[in-house]
Amino acid sequence: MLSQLSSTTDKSVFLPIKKKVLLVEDEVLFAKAVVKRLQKAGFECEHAESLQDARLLVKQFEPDMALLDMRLPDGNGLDLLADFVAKNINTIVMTAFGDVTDAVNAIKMGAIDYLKKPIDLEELLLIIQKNEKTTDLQASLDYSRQRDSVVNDSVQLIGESAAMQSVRQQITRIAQLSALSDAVQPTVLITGETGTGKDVVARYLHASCANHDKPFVHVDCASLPAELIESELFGHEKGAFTNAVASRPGLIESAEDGTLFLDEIGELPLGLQAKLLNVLERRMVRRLGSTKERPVQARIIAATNRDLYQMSSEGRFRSDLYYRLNVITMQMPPLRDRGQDVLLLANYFRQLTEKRYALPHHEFSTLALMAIQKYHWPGNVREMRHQISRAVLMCTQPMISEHDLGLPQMAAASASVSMQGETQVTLDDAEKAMLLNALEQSRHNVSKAARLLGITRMTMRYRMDKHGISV
Ligand SMILES: Nc1ncnc2c1ncn2[C@@H]1O[C@H](COP(=O)(O)OP(=O)(O)OP(=O)(O)O)[C@@H](O)[C@H]1O
Repeated sequence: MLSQLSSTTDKSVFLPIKKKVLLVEDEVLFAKAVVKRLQKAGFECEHAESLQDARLLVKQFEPDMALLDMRLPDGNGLDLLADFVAKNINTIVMTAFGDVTDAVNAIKMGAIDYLKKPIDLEELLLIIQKNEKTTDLQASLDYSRQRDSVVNDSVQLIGESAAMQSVRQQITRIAQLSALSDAVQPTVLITGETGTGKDVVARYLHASCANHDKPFVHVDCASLPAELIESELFGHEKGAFTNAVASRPGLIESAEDGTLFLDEIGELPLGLQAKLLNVLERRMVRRLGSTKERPVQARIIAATNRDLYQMSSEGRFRSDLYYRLNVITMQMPPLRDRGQDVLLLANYFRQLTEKRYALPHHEFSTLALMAIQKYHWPGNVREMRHQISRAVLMCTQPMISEHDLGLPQMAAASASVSMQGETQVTLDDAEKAMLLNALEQSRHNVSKAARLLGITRMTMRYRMDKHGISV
C-alpha cells in the first residue's frame, strides 16, 4: 500500500556561477591590474572610475561584490556604501594608508572587510575568494530554507511490515495529539541505520500534522561548518561578528510553528548541545548579539544513525539532551528485516523510474525477485532505490533479470545454480514458494498477491495454474 502525503522532496543541484565584482577605483593602472587578476581567477569584473559611473554600472551589471575606493574624484566611497549594502552587494573598501577612520566607518555601515593601500593583488584575491565561499554557503542555506518551507511535492512512505505499520500508527497518534491541543508538541527522535527512511518519516510526520502548511526546516547538523552552525541555528543581530552585516533569524526561528528537523543530531558539537538543550527546556531562543529572547513554537524532530545512548555513556553526547530528545522514539528497522516490504519498495522504485523517464512497463523475473529478497541491503532503502533505478534505466527488455540488478552475492549464487544443472527444479520450487507466500500475506487475495510480487493479475493466475494452486 502507498501512503502519500504532501511535502517536499525536491533535490536540485547548485551549479557554479561566475561571481560578478564591481571595482570602483580612479587609479586606472592599478584598476587594470585588479581587473586582469580577477578575470584570470574566474570572476566577471567591471570597472568604474567615479561614483557616478559606479551608480550607472550597478544597475546594468548587478554585481555580487564590490571593491570600493574611498577617495574618488566626485566624492567619498562611503556615499555609495549604504546603497551597496541595501542591494546586498558584499563590499570591501580600500582605504588610503593610515586612514583608520574611514575603515571603521565603513565596517559600521556594513562593509564586509577593508584593505589598506598599497594593496597586494594576491591578498585582495584571497579576501574575495573567502567572501565568495561564505556567499555560496549562505545562498545554499537560504535555498535550503526556501526549499524545505515550500510544501510542493509528495512524501510516500511505503511498507506494510509490522515495523512500518507501527511507525505509521505512531505518526497517526502524534498527528491526533497535534490536532487536539495547541500545547508544545513532544520531541520525536528517529533512529536507524543510514538509508532506512528517517528523513522520509520526519517529512511524513510533518505532512500528517495539523500544522502541515507551516514551514518544515531541515537542518543537517553534519554538513553545517563548525564556524557557521551557531549563527545558522540561533540567528544573529547586525554587528554580532565581522560578517554580520544585517540581522538574521536562525533556522530554529525560521521553523516558526512548523517543524524543525535536526538531522544527524549525533554530529552536533558538545558546546552547541548545551545551547540546544537550553532551547528545548525553556522553549526560547536568543540570536547571537541580542538580549531579546523569542519563543520557539516548532515541533522538534531529531534523527540519527548513531547510538546516542552509547555516545552519552562515553561522554560524546550530553545525556541530559539525549533524555530530552528521547520523548517519543521511532526506530526504523533495517530493510533486510522488513519481510515483503522489499518487494513493495522494489516495485515502487521501478514504477517511479519508469514514470520519471517515460519508459515502458517492466516486470521483475522470478530470479530477480528472489535476489531482491535474499540480498542483505546494507545501504537499506537508499541503496535499493539506486539499484532498481539503475536496472530499470539500463534494461532494454521488458523483463528485469537478476543480472540486470547487479547485486553482488546473487550473481554468484545464480551462477552456482546453473553450474549444478539444477536450475529448472530449483526455480519451480522457488516460484511456487513465492506464490504461496504472497497468497498467504494477502490472505488469499489474488490481485493483492500479484501486486506484492510485482506481476500482473493475469501472470499470477497463469503461474498459479502452472503450479496447481487454487484459492
Ligand atoms: N518507506 C519508504 N518509502 C519510500 N521511499 C523511501 C522509504 N524509506 C526511504 N525511502 C527513500 O530512500 C532514500 C533514503 O531515505 P532517507 O534519506 O529518508 O534515509 P535516512 O535514514 O534519513 O538516511 P541517512 O541516515 O543517510 O540520512 C530516499 O530517497 C527516500 O525517499
